[in-house]
Amino acid sequence: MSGTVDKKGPGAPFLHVAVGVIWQQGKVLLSRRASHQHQGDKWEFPGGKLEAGETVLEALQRELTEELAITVQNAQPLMEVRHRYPEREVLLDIWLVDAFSGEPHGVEGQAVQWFAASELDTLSFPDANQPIVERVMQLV
Ligand SMILES: Nc1nc2c([nH]c(=O)n2[C@@H]2O[C@H](COP(=O)(O)OP(=O)(O)OP(=O)(O)O)[C@@H](O)[C@H]2O)c(=O)[nH]1
Ligand SMILES: [Mg+2]
Repeated sequence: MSGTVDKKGPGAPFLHVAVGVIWQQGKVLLSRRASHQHQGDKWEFPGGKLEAGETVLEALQRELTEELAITVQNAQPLMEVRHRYPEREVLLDIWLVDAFSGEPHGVEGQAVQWFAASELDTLSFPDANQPIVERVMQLV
């Protein structure tokens, strides 16, 4: 499966998304989605859609470099979440990133912030993220 080419259902785009839970000493790094994006203004785990021919890990590495200017040094699969929004369906392929190089910042102008895992349930996330938030809060 890759990016935007797969379809599921009558005309509904099906997106395969590589997502990073960037984890350091009980804290997790989140980005804020831009207003104009799908699920705008909500906090997200950084990542993005697979491009044709990419593995999930390759997409994760590319997206975290593009969005945060970091290089992933170690990542392992954490969980997968499928969610159907009214306008699209997503398969979030979530990886725990526990080693990286570089100083993360919002390359695309987005807000980027470290949060304690215990604070995550006070933030507004895309609807698909509820199971991820629950899992990450148990990592501590
Ligand atoms: N990165 C990311 N995407 C998420 C999360 N939760 C969630 O529902 N999504 C959805 O996954 C889809 C793809 O993510 P994206 O918008 O980051 O993709 P991208 O970086 O390739 O963006 P672009 O289309 O602006 O190039 C969006 O529909 C987004 O709403 C999340 O925690 N992180
Ligand atoms: Mg993205």
